Order: sequence, then C-alpha cells, then structure tokens
Amino acid sequence: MNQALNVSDKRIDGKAVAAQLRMDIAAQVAERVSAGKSRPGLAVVLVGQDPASQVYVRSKVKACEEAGIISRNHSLPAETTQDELLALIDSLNADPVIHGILVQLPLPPQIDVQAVIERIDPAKDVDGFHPYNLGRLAGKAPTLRPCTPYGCMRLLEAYGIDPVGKKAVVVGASNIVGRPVALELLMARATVTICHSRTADLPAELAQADIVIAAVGIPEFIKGEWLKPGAIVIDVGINRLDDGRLVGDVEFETAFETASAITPVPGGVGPMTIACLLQNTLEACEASEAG
Ligand SMILES: Nc1nc(=O)c2c([nH]1)NC[C@@H]1CN(c3ccc(C(=O)N[C@@H](CCC(=O)O)C(=O)O)cc3)C=[N+]21
Ligand SMILES: [Mg+2]
Repeated sequence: MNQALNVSDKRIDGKAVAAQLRMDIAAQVAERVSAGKSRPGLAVVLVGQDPASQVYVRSKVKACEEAGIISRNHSLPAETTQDELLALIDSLNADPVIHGILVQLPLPPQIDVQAVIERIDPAKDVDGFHPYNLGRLAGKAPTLRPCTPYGCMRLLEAYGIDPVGKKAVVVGASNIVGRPVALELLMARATVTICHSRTADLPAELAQADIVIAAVGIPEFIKGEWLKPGAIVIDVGINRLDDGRLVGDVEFETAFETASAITPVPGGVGPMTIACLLQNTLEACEASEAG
C-alpha cells in the first residue's frame, strides 16, 4: 500500500488512503457479485433535517454507489417517536438485502440514543457502537470496529507507523471515538493514556506522546508547542467555524512544525470514516453469508 503514498510528506493524506481502500472494496464487491454472491446493502437512517447531517448522508450514499454497494436512505421527520424509529430498525434488521444499518447521530431529544444503538442487530451495526461490538474490541476479538477509530489505525498502517511500544495519548473520551480508539491502540500494544475534561495537566501528558489522537471537538484546541518534537498527530476533529472554514482539534500550522506526520482537516480522518463504513458493510455482508 505504501507505494501509492508519498510517505515522506509530513501531511498524512487520508483522502488518498481512503480512495485506495474504496477501490479495493469496489473490486471485492464486483468479485462477489460476479461469483453470484449477494451485493452488500447499507441502510442510512436520518431523523430530522440537520444540514450537516444531510451532507454526511449524501457523501455516504455517493461512496456506496461508487463501490457498488446498495444504499437505502430513510429520512424521517424530526418529530419521529422512538417507537417509530425502533420499528424501522426492526424491519431493517429483518431485511436480507440490508447488511449494514447506520442511524445518523445526533438524534432529536425525544429519542434515547442508547436504546437505538442497542436495537440494531450487532451483525448489522456498521458504526460499531453496539455494546457487543465494543465488548469484542475491548476483549481483543474485534467484530465490527467503530469506523473513525478503525480509520485512524488504517492511516497509521498505511504510513508504516507501528504503535507497538509507543506512548499514545488520546485527547477526548467519547463513546464513538476516544474510548474505542484507545482500545484499538491497546490492541496494537501501544502504551495508552486517555485525557479528558478532568485531566489535570494536558500539556504534560502530550509532551510525552509519540502518537496523539485528537478527538475532543474543540477547534484548534491542541497547540503545536504542547507536542513532543517528531510526534505523529491524528486529528479527528471536524469543526465548522463561523467563516465556513473546516478545522480540526489541532492548531495545524504550529503542530505541522513540531510533528513528524499529521493529518489535515479536511482530507484526513473524515474520508477514512466513510471508507471504513463501506469496509464494515462489506464485512457484514460476507459474515452474513459465512454464518
Ligand atoms: N451514526 C453515525 N455515524 C457516523 O459516522 C457519523 C454520524 N452518525 N454523524 C455525523 C458524523 C460525522 N461524520 C463524518 C464523516 C465524514 C466526514 C468527512 O469526510 N469530512 C470531510 C470534509 C467534508 C466537508 O468538506 O464538509 C473531511 O474531513 O475531509 C465528516 C463527518 C460521520 N458521522
Ligand atoms: Mg443476504
């Protein structure tokens, strides 16, 4: 894989790695279909009209079509009740054409997110948020792996960065990125520290980090001078500023000087999230036939 990448560049090109992965997936889907096997199917459920969510849903649908994956969109009104959403999930769980189900977050306040996540058949949980799939990752026997953390690990791999024995610092402890990416790094045998809002001295933790995963949701929060010279920085942040610019959780200009490699925003982790969603849908389809 490295030959496709200009790994000497400090900028980790998530767009290129994601494009390569999506081509590999498209080839595997074509192979399945020509062998008479089922075509992977992904259902994306959107509740409400949040413009940002519509952008993500559109990019997921486009990526599916390019990969030859069936994409079924369900757009529900913002006032949808929890029971109506759960009923839709039940029907998607039972639908043999659908191998992956993604309910776009966030959800409106009347809906309990955990109830929704746990209603999805773990075998179709292509977000990897279900306790079963998180538990399997915690136990070093992963099944469907959360897309963004999985994407971060594939970026490190594509750039020949082996986390084993390295000091990895995760900034942010969310259920969808911070906690699972810490488990992924632990599974790769890094020494992992998870920082969060109650961490006493964040710069002191970051000063020791060989690998930094920034997933805190605060624009340009992490400054270059906090980093250990030569650190590898994976910026998960996707923050839209008032002037329309998209920035990460890391102050890119100052971090670029100190880091040995860093992901840009956009063009870093975001495209990997989508590519890994397709990967999980393909894997769920393959498992449904193997099972
Ligand atoms: N159940 C669920 N699963 C998700 O995976 C999920 C979700 N809900 N809710 C919303 C977030 C957000 N998300 C993004 C995916 C890709 C980009 C992406 O590719 N962004 C481009 C920039 C696109 C632009 O220019 O706006 C980039 O970073 O290069 C962004 C955001 C997935 N999400
Ligand atoms: Mg089938």
